[in-house]
Amino acid sequence: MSHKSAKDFFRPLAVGAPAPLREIPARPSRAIHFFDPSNEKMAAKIPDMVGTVDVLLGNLEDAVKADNKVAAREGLVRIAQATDFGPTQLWTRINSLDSPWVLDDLTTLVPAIGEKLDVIMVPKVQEPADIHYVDRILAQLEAKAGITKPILIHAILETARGVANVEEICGASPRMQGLSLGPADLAADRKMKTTRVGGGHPGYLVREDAPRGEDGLPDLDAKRAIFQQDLWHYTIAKMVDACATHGIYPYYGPFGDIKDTVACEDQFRNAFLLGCVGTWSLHPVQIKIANRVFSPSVEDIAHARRVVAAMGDGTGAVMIDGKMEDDASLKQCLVLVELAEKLAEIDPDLKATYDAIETPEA
Ligand SMILES: CC(C)(COP(=O)(O)OP(=O)(O)OC[C@H]1O[C@@H](n2cnc3c(N)ncnc32)[C@H](O)[C@@H]1OP(=O)(O)O)[C@@H](O)C(=O)NCCC(=O)NCCSC(=O)C[C@](C)(O)C(=O)O
Ligand SMILES: [Mg+2]
Repeated sequence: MSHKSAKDFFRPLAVGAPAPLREIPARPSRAIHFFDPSNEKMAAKIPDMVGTVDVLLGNLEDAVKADNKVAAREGLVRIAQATDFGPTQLWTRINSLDSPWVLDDLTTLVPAIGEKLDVIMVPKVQEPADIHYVDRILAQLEAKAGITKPILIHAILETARGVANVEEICGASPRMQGLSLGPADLAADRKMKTTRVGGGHPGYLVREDAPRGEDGLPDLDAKRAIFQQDLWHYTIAKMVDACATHGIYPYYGPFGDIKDTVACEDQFRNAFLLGCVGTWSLHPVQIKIANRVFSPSVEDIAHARRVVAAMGDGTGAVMIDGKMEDDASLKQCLVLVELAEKLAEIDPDLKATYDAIETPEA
């Protein structure tokens, strides 16, 4: 198998296309809010949502009826052309590469709104060749349309093969911005026996040991605690490692039980703690949850700043509240402090909250 040389990796794939980025900017993207541009009620709400959510995503793939595919594509063009997105990013999810719609999605969107589109989400990515295909065609379309900044690619992991190839997918192009989990298609492809869109399952659990009777046998009638487990832990952890290795960003994905805002928050927080930078919002109610969960808490920032102040040049070990802090815990604290600074730049309420935290002298 032949590979590109390192220097060729950052050359445009078409004459006249913008130069690929060497670093993927760490733009806040706590919630990627999905809307169906063919749904007039939903579409009408989008201009007013600018500034309330980090990413607005016009969805063209699943959840858009086959009869509405063209209307969704054209609706997205209209909304994008008519809206000033300010600090809010505009993304789209195109149809899958084996669908009859994807070519028209790309050849319509790039010339019409390519300058406004930050990221194109590609569903059902199986292998690096899928990314290479989109990479080349984007370069050709960008060159033809005179687009000045490269449109980035985000892959959804929603097949077993995609998960198996995750590292190669992340490294397939300098356009790769990140990955999201697609738990519904992934569950189907893996033949998991679930019927949900993300989240846990009451049957996937660990049960406390049974007390033993005098005969030494388990008491099966005893009440025992059960702990529901996270079906997505393995995949998220694998995504996080692949993304961190390649300098791109991992995201959770959809949580379909819209009314269960508590379980949604838990699932999002698990992903945040494991290293994800954001998640999807399918309904306006999920934006607030995502913004809260994917912004470091006041307690975390207060603690992190204390550690930064106590650690001086960043080496050695100190005790704070009975716990050892050293070079490595300092680095964790800096992850939180730097994230808070990035978010404060675009979120004035959050900036006020973080500014109000008393910070010890360095
Ligand atoms: C769940 C649904 C059907 C409930 O829709 P609803 O109308 O029943 O909800 P509602 O609570 O009655 O809505 C209240 C108001 O909010 C509006 N609204 C509602 N949602 C939105 C929205 N997203 N953006 C903007 N506005 C929205 C809605 O139009 C309504 O407006 P109104 O007050 O004027 O009547 C609806 O929210 C929806 O269609 N959301 C998007 C679903 C979607 O994009 N699914 C695809 C992503 S998940 C996926 O593909 C899987 C994956 C990764 O591929 C894999 O795991 O394999
Ligand atoms: Mg899917």
